[in-house]
Amino acid sequence: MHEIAILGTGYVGLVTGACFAELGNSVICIDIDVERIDGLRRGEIPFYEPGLEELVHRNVASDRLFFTTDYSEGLINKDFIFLCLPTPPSSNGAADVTILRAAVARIAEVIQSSDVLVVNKSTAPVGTCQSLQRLISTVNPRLAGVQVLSNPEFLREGSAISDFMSPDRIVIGAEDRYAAERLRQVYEPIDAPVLITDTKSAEMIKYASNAFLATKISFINEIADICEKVGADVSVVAEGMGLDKRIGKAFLRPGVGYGGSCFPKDVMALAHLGAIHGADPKLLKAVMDVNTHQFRRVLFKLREQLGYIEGRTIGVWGISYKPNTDDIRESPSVEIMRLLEQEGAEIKAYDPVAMPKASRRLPNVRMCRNVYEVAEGADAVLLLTEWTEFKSIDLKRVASIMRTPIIIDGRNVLDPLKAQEAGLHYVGVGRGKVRKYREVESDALIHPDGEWSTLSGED
Ligand SMILES: NC(=O)c1ccc[n+]([C@@H]2O[C@H](COP(=O)([O-])OP(=O)(O)OC[C@H]3O[C@@H](n4cnc5c(N)ncnc54)[C@H](O)[C@@H]3O)[C@@H](O)[C@H]2O)c1
Ligand SMILES: O=c1ccn([C@@H]2O[C@H](COP(=O)(O)OP(=O)(O)O[C@H]3O[C@H](CO)[C@@H](O)[C@H](O)[C@H]3O)[C@@H](O)[C@H]2O)c(=O)[nH]1
Repeated sequence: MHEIAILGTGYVGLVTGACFAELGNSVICIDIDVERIDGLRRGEIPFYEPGLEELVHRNVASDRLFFTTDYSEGLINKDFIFLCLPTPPSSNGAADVTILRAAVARIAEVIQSSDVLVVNKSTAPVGTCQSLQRLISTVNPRLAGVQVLSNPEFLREGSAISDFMSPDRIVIGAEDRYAAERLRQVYEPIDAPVLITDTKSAEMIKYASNAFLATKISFINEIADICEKVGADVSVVAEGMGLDKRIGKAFLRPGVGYGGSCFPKDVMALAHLGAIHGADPKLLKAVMDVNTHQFRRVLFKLREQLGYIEGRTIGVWGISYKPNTDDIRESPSVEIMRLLEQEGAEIKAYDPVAMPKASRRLPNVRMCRNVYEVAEGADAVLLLTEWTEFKSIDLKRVASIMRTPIIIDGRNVLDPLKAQEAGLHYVGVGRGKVRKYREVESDALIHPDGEWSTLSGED
């Protein structure tokens, strides 16, 4: 059992705290947001993350998980202090480490012993751990021996608990082998490969991993664009590529672009980091350009269908940047709604969990109770987040209540054939125009799940 303090009770901090408590440690989570901590003490979870509420309640009830706003109370006699703090983008694209530095300076004022390990889980520029270590000894020279380690977090929102408990790998960056070993012991109950390296390499692993995943997404989005132009079906193309083990099928889902609080800011921060050190990160710039273009592509498609957007009623299904979260930070759906507003569209939207957050950010968008209320009287509906419940929408009902039955499926969730049969004019991503479907005799063209490939038919 370890004594652990966690700074920050956001997606990373609260999940990390609850999971470490579940593994048998005594954990105190510290946040400067008084309302958030008061809420957590009452058992209220500040954001939607499947399974987190039960996990927090169980560990609070077992006296393993505590919450405070008081650094002095929270940091006393701890073995580990995990930093799970925001590193937002600055105006020039760099990751802003002001919050991290302020928190670490405060730690240096409060802690008494050099035995504690400070572990950074926030995504921060290469060199941050070393710089934080220098900061501690500047603020309090008696603490010159305190080690700051890098332990990047790879969890995804929506599956954060299982990602934390069963990660693909655990990365520990340390300048001191003994410190690295001590941190490894905290992760002992978790069955995953552990990579121990220096702090700079660990920090780089996090950026390089996110940038690579973002690159895969922009790559398949560009391929989808070309597929549309030449009449190929990107879903089948991605499947065919993914069967090659060297490529892998993950992160080859085309869509309306990547979003969230990580990929956009981390790719930008890595590009900035490279540029200030004299590198020329052309590929990263292209990855960002392709992504921004994805938002505009939705409007091109809409304009192609409707002629013009001004004064049209546009429905939106899905607001969060991905399913199973209420996070709308850098959500493509929000960006697309902003572009639609600029063009003078009337927007109606529905999301299973993100509407309370979204209505504050998008006061002119009419939030609806369900997908059908969105579709009623709409000139077109855009599907922008692949929530599971959208797969079972009654498409006939949708077609019957829309003013013009146009669906732009930005995530390829719907079956184009069924949509067409229901009377909808369907436009997907990289699926070409759905005109007619060819019956295919060859087994080779049947999907592994037994469904026919949705081939773009020839005229
Ligand atoms: N969200 C993810 O899925 C994810 C995954 C891996 C890594 N990361 C990285 O982890 C870091 C945290 O991300 P997040 O999404 O959890 O952030 P978040 O915005 O959800 O939460 C941050 C929390 O820190 C608190 N905070 C701010 N200043 C503080 C201070 N001085 N002391 C104590 N608490 C303070 C805020 O009130 C907030 O509750 C970022 O660097 C992010 O890039 C995020
Ligand atoms: O094939 C794909 C996969 C994802 N996305 C989009 O990419 C974004 C990010 O998705 P995902 O990676 O599932 O969610 P995050 O919670 O943002 O997680 C990423 O960012 C975290 C923060 O750094 C890391 O910890 C995770 O490993 C990394 O996957 C979302 O908008 C998705 O819609 C696609 O468009 N196509």
